[in-house]
Amino acid sequence: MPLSDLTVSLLLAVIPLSGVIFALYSNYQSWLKSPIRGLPYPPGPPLLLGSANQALKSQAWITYTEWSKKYGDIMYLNIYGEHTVILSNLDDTVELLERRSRVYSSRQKNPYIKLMGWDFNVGLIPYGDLWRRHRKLFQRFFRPKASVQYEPIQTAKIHNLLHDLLTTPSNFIQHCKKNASTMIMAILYGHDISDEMSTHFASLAENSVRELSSSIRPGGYAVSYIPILRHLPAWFPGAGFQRHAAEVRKLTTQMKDIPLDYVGKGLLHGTSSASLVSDLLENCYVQREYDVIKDFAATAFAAGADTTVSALESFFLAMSLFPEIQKKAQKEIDQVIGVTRLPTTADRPALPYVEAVYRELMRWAPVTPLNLEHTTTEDDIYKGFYIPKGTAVYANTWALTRNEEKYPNPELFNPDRFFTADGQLNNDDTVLTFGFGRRICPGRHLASTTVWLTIVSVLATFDLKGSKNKETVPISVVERLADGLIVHPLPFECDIIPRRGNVKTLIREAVGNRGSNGDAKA
Ligand code: HEM
Repeated sequence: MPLSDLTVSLLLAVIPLSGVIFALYSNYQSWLKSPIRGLPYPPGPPLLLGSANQALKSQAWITYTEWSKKYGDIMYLNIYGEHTVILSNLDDTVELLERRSRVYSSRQKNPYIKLMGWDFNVGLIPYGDLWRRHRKLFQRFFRPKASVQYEPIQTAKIHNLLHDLLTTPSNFIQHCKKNASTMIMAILYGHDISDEMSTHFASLAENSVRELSSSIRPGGYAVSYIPILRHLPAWFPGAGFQRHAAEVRKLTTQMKDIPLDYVGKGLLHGTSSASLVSDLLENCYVQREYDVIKDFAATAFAAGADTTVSALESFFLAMSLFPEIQKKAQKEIDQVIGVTRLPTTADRPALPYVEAVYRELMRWAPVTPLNLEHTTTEDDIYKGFYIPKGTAVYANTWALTRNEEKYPNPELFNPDRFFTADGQLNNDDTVLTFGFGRRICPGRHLASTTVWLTIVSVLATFDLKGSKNKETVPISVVERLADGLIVHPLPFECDIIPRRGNVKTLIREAVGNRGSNGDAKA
């Protein structure tokens, strides 16, 4: 018998509401049992769904930054019954996420992540043995010493980027995407993965990551907070999330399977090139290990490609908005490197201003402005506030990078803020957008080299100019960023012009003299 509209409406209202009431009741019960229940939660907007909803609209990190001015640097929100704390000050963030990392390093058990097939990703696995096993692989392959071995691949892919910029400059966003995806694919799966396959894989990952991002943000889908909803059948009114999850699951499965099957077949036929994954597969004899390798590689791609693209896009935006900074960096590059060769990673220590441009880029347009949440695994007391076990703690990287005392006039792209009065690089070299504590990004050394080498290589060879009509007055970067877990600049124009007559020759020689894995051709 079909359900009447009224029954359906009542069910739709009652099921989530009872879930919220149950969550609030459980919170209350655990608070009653807690020995520290006399203590207050940190201050925050009143406990009501409306306040959460308001914050969770587009660019929540900006709302949170505004609210922190009213409620303080440690702010409490209750979102669908989930304890949430937003940190807006670096000292508190370091104290909680780093010094107390034993307690502040888990992730929420979000049933929707599993429904979407994303539970393989180390970045989303709660603290424990499984997370440790996966994380160890990242430490092994992406610690500083290990990351150095990928420099030839990074250099070769950046030379390809320069070549693409030379050939079709107006497609620079596409070229950034291709650069990041082909680079990480070559590192993971080998240089015989074609650009077409990398691009196909990148678009699978991009779509899947986008869906993931919009689903796991605070206040995303109700099922993330009310686990019982995951049992609703897809046909049930209001259970559209089941269909959405099934679609995302298809993407994540392909993203994991396609490249690994390709490398596996290559190994069987003896056609596979050396790569991180092929090395691992050669010593893999049981299905469980095979699955771990698959998860590891897909995670590295998903975590490493789009984040890098975001930083590269913001670099083009910053340079087109701040031409005088560009000129200053180019002057340093020309003085140190000259004009007869392309830069290399060995030049990094000799180029302090370019280093400051890199730091400022990561500050000015943080790739992940709200970081990922760190869930507490025990009750804690901080500055007289009660932070219960199970709280989702977010470092608001946007607020940290907008600290006016540390970074006066924070919307200005000003690398000079990273120099001491006597002209030396200062010690503010922690890139906040790589996260904190035990969960800090394990790919940060690789990413730092990619972004730095791209900056210096592009500035050595091209002038980047904002469109004359539209970009004359730099407006705040806030208005130039889209929403998301990983933010990208909104579309903008940038003219890319070779700086000198010999640039074409330099780039063509560099691309012609190397294989795509970075090896010099015989
Ligand atoms: C500009 C580039 C990148 C940025 C801005 C970035 C940023 C981040 C952030 C903010 C986190 C969460 C940290 C936290 O919870 O406190 C993270 C985690 C992670 N990143 Fe990156 N990332 C970048 C590149 C990469 C690359 C190239 C890889 C892989 C080679 C990678 C692999 C990971 C992994 C596996 C995690 C999860 C760590 C865990 O939960 O234990 N990332 N990244």
